[in-house]
Amino acid sequence: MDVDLLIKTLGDTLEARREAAPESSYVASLLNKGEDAILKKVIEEAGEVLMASKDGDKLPLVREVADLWFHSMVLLTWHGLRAEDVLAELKRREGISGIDEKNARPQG
Ligand SMILES: N=c1c2ncn([C@@H]3O[C@H](COP(=O)(O)OP(=O)(O)OP(=O)(O)O)[C@@H](O)[C@H]3O)c2ncn1[C@@H]1O[C@H](COP(=O)(O)O)[C@@H](O)[C@H]1O
Repeated sequence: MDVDLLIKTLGDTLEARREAAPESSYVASLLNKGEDAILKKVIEEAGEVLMASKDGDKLPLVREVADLWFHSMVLLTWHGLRAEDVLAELKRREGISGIDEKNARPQG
C-alpha cells in the first residue's frame, strides 16, 4: 500500500469511528471522550517521542513518532479535518524560501 492510500484508508477509518459506539473501538472511545482527552494523548505521545529521542534508540523513536502522528490524526478527525489537509499545507510550503507568514499564506 503506498503512502497516499495508507493515509486515505486510515483517515476513512477514523472518520467512520465518529459514528461508532465508544465501546466498539479505541478511536471511537477517544473521540467520544472529546478534545481534552485527545489533546492529552497528543501531549503524552510528544513526551514519549522526546524520551525516545534522548535515549538514542531508533526503533522506539519510530514507534513513538507513529503514535504521535496517529493521535494527531485523531485530533484532526475530531475537528472534521484530514491528514490530507496537513499534506496540502506542507506541499504549499514547498519551494517557499524564508517563509513569510504574512505574504506566503493565501488570504481569506
Ligand atoms: N494506528 C493505530 C494506533 N496507534 C496506536 N494506537 C493505540 O493507541 C493507544 C494508546 O497508546 P499508548 O502507547 O499510550 O498505550 P496505552 O498507555 O496502553 O494506552 P492508554 O491506556 O493511554 O489508552 C493504544 O491502545 C494503541 O493501541 C492505535 N490504535 C489504532 N490505530 C489504527 O486505527 C484504526 C482504528 O482503530 P480502532 O478504533 O481501535 O478500531 C486501526 O485500523 C489501526 O490501524
